[in-house]
Amino acid sequence: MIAIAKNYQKTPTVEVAEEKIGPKKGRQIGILGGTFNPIHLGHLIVAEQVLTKLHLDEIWFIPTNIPPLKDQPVVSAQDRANMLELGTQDNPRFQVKLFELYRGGVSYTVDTLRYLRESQPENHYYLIMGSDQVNNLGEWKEPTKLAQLATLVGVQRAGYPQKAKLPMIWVDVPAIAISSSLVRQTIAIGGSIRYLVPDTVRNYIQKKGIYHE
Ligand SMILES: Nc1ncnc2c1ncn2[C@@H]1O[C@H](COP(=O)(O)OP(=O)(O)OP(=O)(O)O)[C@@H](O)[C@H]1O
Ligand SMILES: O=C(O)c1ccc[n+]([C@@H]2O[C@H](COP(=O)([O-])O)[C@@H](O)[C@H]2O)c1
Repeated sequence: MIAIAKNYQKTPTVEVAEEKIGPKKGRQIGILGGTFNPIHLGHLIVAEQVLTKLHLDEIWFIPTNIPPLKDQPVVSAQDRANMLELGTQDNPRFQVKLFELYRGGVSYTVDTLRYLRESQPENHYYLIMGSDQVNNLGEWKEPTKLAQLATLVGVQRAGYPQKAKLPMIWVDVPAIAISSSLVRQTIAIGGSIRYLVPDTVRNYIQKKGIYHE
């Protein structure tokens, strides 16, 4: 199981120089942040489609510690990280990164991007968001800064028509109306989550008895 160790270096206070996203040098890294409560097939389909259509090197799945605009999950960060690891482990281009869990506190994306730009400046970052998040960007911390630190990538999410106010790339992804809420609600009423989440994740949920009310 994945260990949540404290090897995170504190977010540097040095401001990353504002610059336009220039020639794409170095490794091309897609960032998919989320509460992943739990990871589901929608996340994996989005990640694979963006990886391949934008010719990226890797997708980094970054679970939030405290989500900025959602209630804190009842399930532990350790369980969410374990399920993320189990759900992504068969794809060598998918990596789970625990920066936000190590940092603690509220997981603002701009802080994570600043940290990545400072600690691994050789990479170019693509911040991936479903259209539900894109439409809500006005509520985020320093939304315009995000577009200076990364290329923003939107994917259509069923039920959320695109209303982007910042420059971004849109990647076509088959609309999959799976959400973590749907998975949790299905478990709570004793329904089947087979094919909504990877089998490894389904087995973990069953073994640990999580999400059952
Ligand atoms: N089915 C989906 N299609 C497209 N994007 C998705 C889908 N599910 C999640 N995402 C995107 O993945 C990111 C992380 O999502 P998150 O972990 O919050 O899952 P969620 O399914 O939205 O959770 P919840 O139902 O608990 O709100 C967000 O940018 C979200 O828009
Ligand atoms: O930085 C912000 O202000 C901010 C506000 C809302 C959401 N986010 C990020 O968006 C991602 C999805 O969030 P959530 O809460 O829908 O799981 C996750 O990485 C959050 O940290 C970030």
